[in-house]
Amino acid sequence: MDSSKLLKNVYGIDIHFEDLVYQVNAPKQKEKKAVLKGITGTFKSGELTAIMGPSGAGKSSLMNILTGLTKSGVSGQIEIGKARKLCGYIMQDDHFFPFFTVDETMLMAAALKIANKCVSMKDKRSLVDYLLNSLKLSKARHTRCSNLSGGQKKRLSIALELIDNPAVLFLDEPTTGLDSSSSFDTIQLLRGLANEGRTIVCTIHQPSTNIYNLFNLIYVLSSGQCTYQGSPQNTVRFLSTIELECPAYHNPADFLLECVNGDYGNHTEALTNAAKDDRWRYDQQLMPSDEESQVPATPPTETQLAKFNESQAQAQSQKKPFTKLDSSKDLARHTYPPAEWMRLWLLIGRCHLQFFRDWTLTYLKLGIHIICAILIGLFFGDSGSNATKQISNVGMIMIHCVYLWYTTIMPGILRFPSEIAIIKKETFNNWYKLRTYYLATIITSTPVHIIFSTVYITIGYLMTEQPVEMERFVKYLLSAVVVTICADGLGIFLGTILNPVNGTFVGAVSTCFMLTFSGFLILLNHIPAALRFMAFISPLRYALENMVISLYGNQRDQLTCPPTEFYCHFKNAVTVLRQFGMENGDFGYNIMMILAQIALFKILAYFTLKRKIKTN
Ligand SMILES: Nc1ncnc2c1ncn2[C@@H]1O[C@H](COP(=O)(O)OP(=O)(O)OP(=O)(O)O)[C@@H](O)[C@H]1O
Repeated sequence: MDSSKLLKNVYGIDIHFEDLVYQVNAPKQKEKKAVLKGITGTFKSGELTAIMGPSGAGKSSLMNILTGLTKSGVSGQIEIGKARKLCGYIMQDDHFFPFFTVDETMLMAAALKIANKCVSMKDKRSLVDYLLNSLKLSKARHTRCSNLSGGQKKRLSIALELIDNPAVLFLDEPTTGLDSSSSFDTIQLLRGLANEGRTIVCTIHQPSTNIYNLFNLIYVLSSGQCTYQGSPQNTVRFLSTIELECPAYHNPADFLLECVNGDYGNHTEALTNAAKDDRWRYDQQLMPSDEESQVPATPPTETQLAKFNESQAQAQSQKKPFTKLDSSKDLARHTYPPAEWMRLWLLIGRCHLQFFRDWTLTYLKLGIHIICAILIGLFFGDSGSNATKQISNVGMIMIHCVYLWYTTIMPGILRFPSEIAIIKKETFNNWYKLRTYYLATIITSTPVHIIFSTVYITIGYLMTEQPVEMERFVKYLLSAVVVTICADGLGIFLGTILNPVNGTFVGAVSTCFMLTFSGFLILLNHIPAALRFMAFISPLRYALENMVISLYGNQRDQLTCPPTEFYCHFKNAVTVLRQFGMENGDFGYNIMMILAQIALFKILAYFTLKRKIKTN
C-alpha cells in the first residue's frame, strides 16, 4: 500500500463553537471567574488557525475545551461531535520515553494506534519511513529520544500523532523554544498538513511576519473575549476600521497584540464588537471586484462573499481533496485501533524493553541488592543457628524487611510522576486506555520484584545459617516477596497523590511508623491498647511476624548453644516466639492481610492516577 495514500485520505471536519463560556472558582471570591466570556468562532477544515492573545487571555483554556480535556465549568455549543475521536492534541512540552529511539517510538505508536487487520506490519513500517522522511527525521531515526533537539522533538510529536491520520490536530504553542528557522519550518509543515484537508489549530505567541502570513485564520483572544477573527492579510485593514493605523514596516501581528494589550488606549470593546463580523476571514485579495463597495477598510460585502463562496465551491468540487465526515459509518472506515488485549501485550513488551534499557533499574539495583545482602550476611554471621544470637537474628529479619520495603517504596513514589506527562499524552490521544497501561506496569513489575527479593533473601538466608529446610525457606521468602510488592503499591499510591518531594517525605515518615509497630522495637503488648490498632495496619508487622514464625515455629529443633556458654535462653525456638509475643501468629492470616493491602493500594493508586491525569 502507498503510505502517502493512507495519510492523504483525510476527512474534513469543521469545528464551530458558539457562546462558549468557561467559568472557574476564584479563590476568596463568591462569584465564579469567567475565563471565556461567550466567544463564537469557526475553525475550518483545510485551514491552519492560530489562536493568539496576551498571556492569561484564555488561549489554552479554549484549546483544552475544544479537545475535550476541560469539561466542567463549560457552557455553550461546540460542534465537533464524533470527530473528537479523530483529534490529535500535541501539548506544549514534548515528552517521550528517553530510552527508545525515534524509529522504535514511531513503530510502537503505529502498533498501538492501528490494528494489523487494517494496515499490515509491513505497511506500518513504510508509513513510518514515509512520515520520518516527510518530517525530516530520517537522519535521527536511530537517535534516542532524550538526545533529540527541540525542533526534532516537536517534529517527532507531530509525526507520532499523524500516524493514524487525524482529521483535526491541536497544538499548544508548537514554536515555543524553537529558533526562528525551526519555527518557520514547523508552521510551514502544519500549513502543508492543513492543505491536505485537516483542521489544524495552534496557539502561538508573537509570530514573525513570515510565520504570521502562513496562517489561514487568526483568532485573537483578550480577557476571554474574541478581539479579531480574520485572515492575517486583513489585520491592518480590520484595525484601521477602529482607527488603529499600523505604522509602515511594523509586523501586523505585533501591532495587533499591542492594540489588544491596550498600548494605544483601551479599545477592547470596539475590537470585540468589530470582531463579531467573521467576514474578515476571507482574504480581500481573493475577492471578486464589486463596484458598489470599493472602500479599502471593510470586510467583503455580501455580494462579494456570495461570489467568492460560489467560486470556492466550484474549485472544491473539481479538486475534491478531502471527504466531509458526515456519519459514524465514515468514522468506521478510518484506520481503526487494535483490540485492547493486543495493546496490553504491546505495552508489556514496551515496559520490559524500557526496564532492560534503564541500567539503573536493573543491573545497578540488582548489584546493590547482592552487595547489601552479602554485607548483612557478613555482619550477622551464624546468627541463624547460634542460640546466643537470637535477638540479633530477629533484628536481621527486621533489617531484611525494612531494606526491601525502603528500596521498593522510593522508586514506586518517583515512578509515575516522571511518566505522567507521557501517559497523559498517550491516553488522551487514544493510544490505549489508562487501565491497560496500568495493568501492563503491574504485570511487568511484579516478576521483577519477585526476582530481586528472591536474590536478596536467598543470599542473606544462606549466609546467616538459617535452617536448611525448604518449607521454612519458601515461607520466609514468600513473606519477603509480598511485603516488597506491598511497598511498591503504597509507593505508587503516594506518587500519584503527592509530588515527589512530599511523596518521599510521607513515604519515609510512614515507613518509620510501620517500623515502630513492626513488633520488634516495641512489643505489641507493650503498646497502649488504644493505639494497638496502628500495629494492625502495618504490613511490616505482618511480614516480620511471618518471617519469625517461618524460622522458629512449627516445632523447630533446638538451636546450637556454644560450649563456652553456661546457659542459652533461646535454645528452644519457641522461646523466641514467646519473647516477641508471636507464639500465636497465623502465617496464612498474615499473608492475607498483606495481600489485602496490596489490592487496596493498587486499586487506590489506579483511581488517583486517573484523577491526576485528568487534572494535571
Ligand atoms: N482551572 C482554573 N482555575 C483557576 N483559574 C484558571 C483555571 N484555568 C484557567 N484559569 C485562569 O484563566 C486565565 C486564562 O488561562 P489560560 O491558561 O487559558 O491563558 P493563556 O492565554 O493560555 O495564557 P498563556 O499564554 O500564559 O499560556 C488565567 O488567568 C488563568 O489563571
